[in-house]
Amino acid sequence: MESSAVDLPSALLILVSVLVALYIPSLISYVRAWYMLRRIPAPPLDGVLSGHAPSLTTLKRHKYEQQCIEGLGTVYRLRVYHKHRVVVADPTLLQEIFAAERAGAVEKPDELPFPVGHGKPEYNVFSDKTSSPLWKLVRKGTAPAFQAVNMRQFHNHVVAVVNRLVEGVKAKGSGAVVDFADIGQRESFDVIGMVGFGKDFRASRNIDDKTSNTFALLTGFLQEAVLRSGNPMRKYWRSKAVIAAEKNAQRLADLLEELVADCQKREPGAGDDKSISGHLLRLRDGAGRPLQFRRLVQEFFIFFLAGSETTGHTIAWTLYFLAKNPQAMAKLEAELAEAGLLVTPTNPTPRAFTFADIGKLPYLDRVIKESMRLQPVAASPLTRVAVRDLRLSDGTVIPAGVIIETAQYTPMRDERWGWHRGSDFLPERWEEADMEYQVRSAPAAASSQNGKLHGQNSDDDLEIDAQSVSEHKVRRFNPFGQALRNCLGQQLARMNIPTAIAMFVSNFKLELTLEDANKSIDELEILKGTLQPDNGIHMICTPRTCNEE
Ligand code: HEM
Repeated sequence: MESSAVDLPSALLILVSVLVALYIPSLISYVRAWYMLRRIPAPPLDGVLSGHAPSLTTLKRHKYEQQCIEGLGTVYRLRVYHKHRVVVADPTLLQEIFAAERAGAVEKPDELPFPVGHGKPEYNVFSDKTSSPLWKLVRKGTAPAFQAVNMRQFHNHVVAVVNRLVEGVKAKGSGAVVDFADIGQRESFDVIGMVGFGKDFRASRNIDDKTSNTFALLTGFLQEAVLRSGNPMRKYWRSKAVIAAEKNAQRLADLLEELVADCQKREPGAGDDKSISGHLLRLRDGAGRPLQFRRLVQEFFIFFLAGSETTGHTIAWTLYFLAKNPQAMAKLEAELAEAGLLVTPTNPTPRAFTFADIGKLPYLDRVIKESMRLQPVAASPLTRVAVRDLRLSDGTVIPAGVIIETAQYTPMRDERWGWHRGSDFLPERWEEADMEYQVRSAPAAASSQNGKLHGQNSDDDLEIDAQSVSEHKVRRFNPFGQALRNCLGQQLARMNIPTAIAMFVSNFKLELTLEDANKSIDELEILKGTLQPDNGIHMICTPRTCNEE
């Protein structure tokens, strides 16, 4: 009798055929993308299999980006294992990509490099697709939390947090060495605690207390996330660092779940709750359903993370630049004194900093802009994916499915985009109108007909109207991102940062310790998701008392 069992070689053949059939579409798109991208320059491969993953799995990725741009130009390609990426740094081309995002031709990538939380990964307003109804719902529904009227209301709280920190630093005594990276984190942590969730995290109450340092959990999370975005295979490594990061992410998830449950226990989403969580809890979709718990945890997480890390490090970098540049510090002191805000012998108890002061201190504004240009905390490229083939005005075609890395760091400092002495801290450059823009005298494309680009087009290509984007001013200063997915919380940052800087400078003379003053900024910084001080920014703090000359 004939056996019905399939023999081993046939079983293997079937298995291989199934696998090939399953992977054929990916294989075809890989080969197609490789063919279409072959003329775009690429840095030397680190490994045949890994491609450029090792170079991207570092905490100095912005420097690799800078080197690649210097050596290869403003568009180059990378390969991470079997996936192609195109890095774009030219502001005109970046603007085109973000215009394409509006047209639905560019999206957020599918993958979440390092999801936080228990169970199945879930998106949030930062990671979700622009085409997702939930992204629209959350973006629209939380935007009112950042309106000026709300910011004005929360400003007193910011002042109270900074006052507590000022008192904490003063209590250490004149000439104490204080780490302003830590102070910045405490400040932004307590601000997002209240503005975000109506909760006092108490980080500004005792500046020596390290136990309530929940922000260390966020930093730990970010470090792993940035390494995984460079090398997604890290999730399969069982190294000590990876295991520790995963444990850290679990603790963060526990804390977030508690926070959501806490906020839900309060009268959920009552109309007078102006916090971000109040807005999130009030959200209802078209069918009247609230956000599910899992999604809420992710939304709390992103507002918690985006709302603290970024602002805290910007405060630290700005104070660093001021301490490093005595002339700029003196000009700011004069401006604050003129406004009646600086502690001086003739004004030992100056008036409190108010919400209205924010728009009335032009030099302070220039200092902050210059600090955000040089040390943009969001220095990692913003990643997108081409939904369909995308043709840029310089002739570059980015095939569908390819990851686009839109550079953030280099475009805000490189001289090729008109930044005179781009690596120097020069707040005065912002006196010039339209410094945010690069003025292009001619279209970037070699030639264009009726505003459309020449060249071959498949039906799926998205043509960019070169004249509409390149003959005008092009934004080259985008620390808060641009277009549809720009920073949702920037009004909070724009209110918080000047308040904190003005109040710290009004109360203290700040001098970098010799050790930190002697380090170059390259030695001080690290890109752990945000561009931050690696081992703190240490300053000798002398309270400005009425006895000073
Ligand atoms: C110095 C402070 C800050 C900087 C430099 C900054 C920077 C950015 C950048 C560059 C993006 C765009 C990301 C992309 O296009 O992929 C972004 C998005 C976002 N930011 Fe901020 N941010 C800051 C503060 C804040 C604050 C205080 C909050 C909230 C409390 C916040 C919440 C968000 C959210 C929710 C998004 C996602 C928006 C979306 O995709 O629709 N950020 N931020």
